[in-house]
Parts: sequence; C-alpha cells; structure tokens
Amino acid sequence: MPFAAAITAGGQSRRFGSDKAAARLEGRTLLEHVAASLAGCPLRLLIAPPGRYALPGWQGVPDTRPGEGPLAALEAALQAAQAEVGPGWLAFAGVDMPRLTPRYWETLARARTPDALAVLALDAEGRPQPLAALYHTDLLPHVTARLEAGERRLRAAARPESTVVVPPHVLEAVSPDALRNVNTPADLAALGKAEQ
Ligand SMILES: Nc1nc2c(ncn2[C@@H]2O[C@H](COP(=O)(O)OP(=O)(O)OP(=O)(O)O)[C@@H](O)[C@H]2O)c(=O)[nH]1
Repeated sequence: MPFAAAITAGGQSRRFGSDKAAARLEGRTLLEHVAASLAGCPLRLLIAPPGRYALPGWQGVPDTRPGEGPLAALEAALQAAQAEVGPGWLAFAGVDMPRLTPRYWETLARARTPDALAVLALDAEGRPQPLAALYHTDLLPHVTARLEAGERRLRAAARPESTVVVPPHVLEAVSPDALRNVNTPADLAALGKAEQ
C-alpha cells in the first residue's frame, strides 16, 4: 500500500472499562487486528504514550498534545509522516476497529482524486467515518488551525471541498464489517458472535 499508516492508541477506554487496545478477539488483541490490516504500509506509526504498547514493526510516536483526543493525535501523525517520508497520504485508524482489512484500505486508496486531501467511508446510515480514513499531509495546517481554535472533534479534520467519500455499497462488497467498532464489552461480544 503506497501510504503511511498511523494507529491512534492514546485513549482512556472509559466505556470499555479496561484498555480496549489490549482486549482479545480470536486470539489477537484489537490493536494487533488493526495493525494487521495496515502491515503492508511502508511507514507504520503508533500514536500512544511512550512505553504503553510494544507492537513489532511499528514506530512509537508520542502525542504532541497528550490527552487531547484523536484530532490532536492526527496532527501528531501527519507531522511524523511528513518528517519521515515527506508529503503524501496517511491511513489513520483507531485501535477499536478489528474488522478493518487491507482491501478496505485499498478501496479508500482507489477513491482518491487529484484534488482530494481526505477519503472517508460512509457507514450504512450514510455518515462519514473519520477514524478509519485517509488524510493527506497537506491537511496539516488546517488541522493545527482547528486545534488552536479549540476544536477537538476528529470529523473537523476533513474539509468538505477536498473530501472524497466511499459509499456503503462499495464497502459492502469488499469488507462488509470494516466499520464495526468496539466501545463497550458488549460491542466486543457482539463482534465475536457475528463470526460464528
Ligand atoms: N493518541 C491518542 N489517541 C486517542 C486519544 N483519545 C482517544 N484516542 C484514540 O482514538 C480512538 C477512538 O477513541 P474513543 O473510543 O472515542 O475514546 P477512548 O478514550 O479510547 O474511549 P472512551 O473513554 O470510552 O471514550 C481510539 O483508538 C483511542 O485510543 C488521545 O488523546 N491520543
């Protein structure tokens, strides 16, 4: 896959009750599931507090604004990707989407257009999903400006005029459960059941 990858893993897992990145599904942690979907990326960044996780092949990057949420983590990831490999695309994922697959990311990559700076999938209800999306490093000044203005919602990262969306029926064909996410123990149990 011709883009850098970042997993943001600095959350509190309050709803889950313990660190959801370390929760297990089918013999692997949720973090390992997400990492597997992005193993083909040449640069792999883990945005997390230093020492919290060991993920072979992934470079730890501390938050530049610790505890400020995933929009701040995206800023740290774009900065690190730009410093390491220059301008280009970054796949940005949370720890809690264990059904992401290489085909999901390839589908987003194929949807890129020359003017796009973000590619987001739409869920079944048509809502854009900012936590398993592609962002270009050229969005960095915009992301920083929004953070400086007090914004903390990740969905503020993508600007409508330079965002491409992938419709649900396209994902349904390649990676139908990709957007399932785990916020609570019940979410994790439901995912396990869906496979049986
Ligand atoms: N690096 C980093 N990642 C974060 C931060 N806050 C949330 N995340 C990550 O963003 C993704 C989505 O997080 P949420 O589920 O919304 O938040 P959470 O704090 O993990 O969980 P809750 O406490 O239940 O809201 C997960 O991968 C989190 O690890 C942060 O401040 N820094």
